[in-house]
Amino acid sequence: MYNVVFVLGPPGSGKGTICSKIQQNLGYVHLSAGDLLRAERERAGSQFGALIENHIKNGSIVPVEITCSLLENAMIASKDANGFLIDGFPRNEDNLEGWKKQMGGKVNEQFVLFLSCPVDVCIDRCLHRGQGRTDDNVESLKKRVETYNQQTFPIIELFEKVGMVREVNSERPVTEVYDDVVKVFATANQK
Ligand SMILES: Nc1ncnc2c1ncn2[C@@H]1O[C@H](COP(=O)(O)OP(=O)(O)OP(=O)(O)O)[C@@H](O)[C@H]1O
Ligand SMILES: Nc1ccn([C@H]2C[C@H](O)[C@@H](COP(=O)(O)O)O2)c(=O)n1
Ligand SMILES: [Mg+2]
Repeated sequence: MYNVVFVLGPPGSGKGTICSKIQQNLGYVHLSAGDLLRAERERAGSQFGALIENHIKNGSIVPVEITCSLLENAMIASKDANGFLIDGFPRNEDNLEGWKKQMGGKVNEQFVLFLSCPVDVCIDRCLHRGQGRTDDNVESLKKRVETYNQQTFPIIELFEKVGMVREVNSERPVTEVYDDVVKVFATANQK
């Protein structure tokens, strides 16, 4: 049984940044769905490269069969980990249904870490990120934010209805955000 924490929030809210610090200090393995998809896009011989790039540039969501298989393979590769941070997933209903179908009975979903941050702050962060991403531009960001508002936030609301969401305001310095995230994990792992 894999222990799983979903990490969700708008593009640029700091999911990757915070997950990296959690991985360093709290023994969870960070799996970024976006990073896994970008790696698959670049993989020699991948049949999904062009499809993934099209979705990334358009800020739309790749079919869950691709993303969920990448996630499960990564979890199998780190099967002795204490837990996994599933960063940027589930991002829509297709993701959620596909996860339930593929991972049902295999995972213990501890909670959803929701990093909340105003969209204008998030967009500015992405435009200054400097990682050479093909989707860190105004056109792609507009589409990514629309996807987040219309498809991903409703998923966060579904989790909220069953008491699984732990919201942390990420419009603060990283150290302050992380201090609160540590408290969330401490409380969750006391149970
Ligand atoms: N609390 C913060 N204060 C200021 N800058 C931050 C903060 N958290 C992250 N950043 C910076 O904002 C940018 C986006 O952060 P990060 O890549 O972690 O976001 P993300 O939620 O993973 O975005 P995406 O969904 O696009 O992958 C990075 O340049 C990062 O260094
Ligand atoms: N569950 C997911 C996660 C990501 N993607 C695609 C579409 C996103 O805009 C892009 C980048 O993700 P990020 O690194 O910003 O978390 O990757 C997806 O299709 N499905
Ligand atoms: Mg990220």
